[in-house]
Amino acid sequence: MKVSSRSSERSEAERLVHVPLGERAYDILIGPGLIGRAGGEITSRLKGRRAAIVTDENVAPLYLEALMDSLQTDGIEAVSLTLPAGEKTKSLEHLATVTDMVLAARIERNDAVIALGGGVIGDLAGFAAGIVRRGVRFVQIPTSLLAQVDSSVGGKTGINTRHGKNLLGVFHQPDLVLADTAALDTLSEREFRAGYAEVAKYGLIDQPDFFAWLEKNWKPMFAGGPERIEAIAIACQAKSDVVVEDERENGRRALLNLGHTFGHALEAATQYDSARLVHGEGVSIGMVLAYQFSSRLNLASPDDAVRVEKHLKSVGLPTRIDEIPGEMPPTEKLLDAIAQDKKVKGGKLTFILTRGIGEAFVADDVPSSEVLSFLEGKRGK
Ligand SMILES: O=C(O)C(=O)C[C@@H](O)[C@H](O)[C@H](O)COP(=O)(O)O
Repeated sequence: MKVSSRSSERSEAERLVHVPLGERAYDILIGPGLIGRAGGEITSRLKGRRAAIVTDENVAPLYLEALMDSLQTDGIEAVSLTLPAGEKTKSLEHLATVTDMVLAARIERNDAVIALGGGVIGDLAGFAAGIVRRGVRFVQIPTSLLAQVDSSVGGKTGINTRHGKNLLGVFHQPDLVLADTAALDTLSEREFRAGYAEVAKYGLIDQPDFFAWLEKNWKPMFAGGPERIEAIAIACQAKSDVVVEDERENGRRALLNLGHTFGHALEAATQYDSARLVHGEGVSIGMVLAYQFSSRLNLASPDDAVRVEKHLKSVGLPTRIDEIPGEMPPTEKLLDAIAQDKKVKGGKLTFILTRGIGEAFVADDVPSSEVLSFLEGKRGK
């Protein structure tokens, strides 16, 4: 399967996906070795010559020096901040630390905040970039699969609060995304798999051929064959297409939330303890629940739910709530978390449901009593 013609090849291995958002348009470069070339890619697009890098304790020892060297070679003066790894870092406290560091470094509007890390670092640093001086330039250098195919693209930034996931944030598009696929070689299997849930999501939303391709090609993709860059480029193009149509999630963009309504509630229920559940795992369980719920509502065939679960299971992802280690709160509490979802309108629940593989749609006004009894059934009560 070839990525759409809008993604032109820069070299044999590298791909470019352009996100045509008018004055907020940007490029996503996908390929090995981009961290070492970051300085040149940034100076050819951004005017500022100062940068504040935000990274985490897992990523810094692996890639920070190479990034700093590249920036220095191209005349960018950079400082860096290394934060603890994990979802708990997406907090108000860490946001204050990042904004303080960015201001102390005198980052101006034309300078850049650079996120070097996974989705947590990208969401947090992007939020800081969106609010410091009412918006400074932002470069995403995603090092996890999840961040390369999803969170680094589209401009959603944010942090979690005790009320739920991503409840504080702004839309702030990056000016450039450098997805260095060589960085994926140092990811743990668990993190790679978790990112894969977001790859499969695009097939389930509206690209049934892509889902079928993944069912056939996931093994070479996991092993680092050319299928890996292919899949990342397809995912980025799919996301770009949706974001360009509906940047601020007034309609179609909500489809990108397939699996997230349940998934975010499960993450909140584990208090964002990544030893128990990471985001992509919550999305995997959430997507299976979305298909099962659609089938219960007679919208989709039960065979589709079985097919989705079979595939996610075969790559090693969790697909059921009872696979989450430790005690989970009562179902009513999960429903409370769902009621805090950003897609709630006038207190009514919105879910991404489906009529089949690649046939997701936005369902407004889903009765909470239906969700409650469905979830209770899933938990064997
Ligand atoms: O970009 C989007 O739009 C998405 O919904 C992508 C999601 O996969 C991503 O996890 C996003 O951050 C969730 O957004 P939220 O609005 O539900 O917090």
